[in-house]
Amino acid sequence: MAVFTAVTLDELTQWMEQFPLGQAVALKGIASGIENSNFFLTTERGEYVLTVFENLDFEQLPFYLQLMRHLAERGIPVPAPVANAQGELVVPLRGKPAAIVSKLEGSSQMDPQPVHCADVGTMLARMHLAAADFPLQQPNLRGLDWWQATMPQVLQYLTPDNAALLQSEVAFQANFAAGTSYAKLPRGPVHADLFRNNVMFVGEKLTGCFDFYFAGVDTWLYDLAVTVNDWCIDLDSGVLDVARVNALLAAYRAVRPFTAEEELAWQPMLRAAALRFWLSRLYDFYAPREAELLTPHDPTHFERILRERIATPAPRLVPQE
Ligand SMILES: Nc1ncnc2c1ncn2[C@@H]1O[C@H](COP(=O)(O)OP(=O)(O)OP(=O)(O)O)[C@@H](O)[C@H]1O
Ligand SMILES: N[C@@H](CCO)C(=O)O
Repeated sequence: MAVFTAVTLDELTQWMEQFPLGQAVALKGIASGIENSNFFLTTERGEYVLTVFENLDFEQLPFYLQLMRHLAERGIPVPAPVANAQGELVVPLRGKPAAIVSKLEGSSQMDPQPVHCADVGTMLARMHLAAADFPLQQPNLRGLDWWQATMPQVLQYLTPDNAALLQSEVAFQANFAAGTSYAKLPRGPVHADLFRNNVMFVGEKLTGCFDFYFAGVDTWLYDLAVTVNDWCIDLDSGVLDVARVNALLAAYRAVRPFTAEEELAWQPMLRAAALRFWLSRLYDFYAPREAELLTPHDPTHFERILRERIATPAPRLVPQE
């Protein structure tokens, strides 16, 4: 996990008075997640999640929380942020920004089948369309600029072979992103971290997705590639499972058909999505922050996925007639 900031129920008593949620009656640190301190918060009104943001500042947070509110208002199943008496969604707690959101029902489906992947594809496409008129702007802060700035900080820890892979892939992606068809890819606010552990199911029914704290404006195709690289793979090898890929893509394109440029960009985009998480995991692994409990994610998982996406063509976005 990570509870980087310890918060007690006593401390919350006064703080909670600004929210229309009654008294806090229970608080439990959540032992998963690597970015923020999360707590299940029970109040007289119901079940919520309290998040204390460790790495994000007050300037970035309105984008995430307003986006969640925007999506929730349009029927996308995401946690609804709770405003305080002043209408603020982000409020300081222990000197750090904090927010309360509604708790989703269900649990993560860590062994997804095509039926789950189809639900994820439908939700992702609906989310892209629903976010298209979201008025706030923030780039994907884990995009190409971040890759280029972060790579030099981890190269020294890598084997020569991996250092060469990282350098050549960042160069490949810079070239891809500079191309004319890339510029034509549809874009908008995207989740950018829609992994298995960020979606809830009750049985086969998807009940919602959360963790919007890497959201930003990027191509819709990038978001899809991030999602496929987690939901549709064999976790040991990183190899794509064709039945799950096809289920997710068919459900997505039934809501939002793909453009010709997206079809061409699919293979390089799967590599971009693998690179993003290889690099962030390398960074978290070699430059960890202090935490009461912290389990860094394994970087080699995404190194394998990147090598696999370079070596093996993925199923096409739209099957050939
Ligand atoms: N709105 C919610 N409803 C129900 N459970 C939630 C909600 N938000 C968070 N959780 C629970 O808290 C855990 C950690 O949340 P989250 O993934 O947002 O943390 P994080 O630190 O940003 O993690 P990471 O970025 O590593 O995925 C989740 O795995 C989930 O169990
Ligand atoms: N989903 C990310 C963690 C940050 O949310 C990973 O698996 O590396």
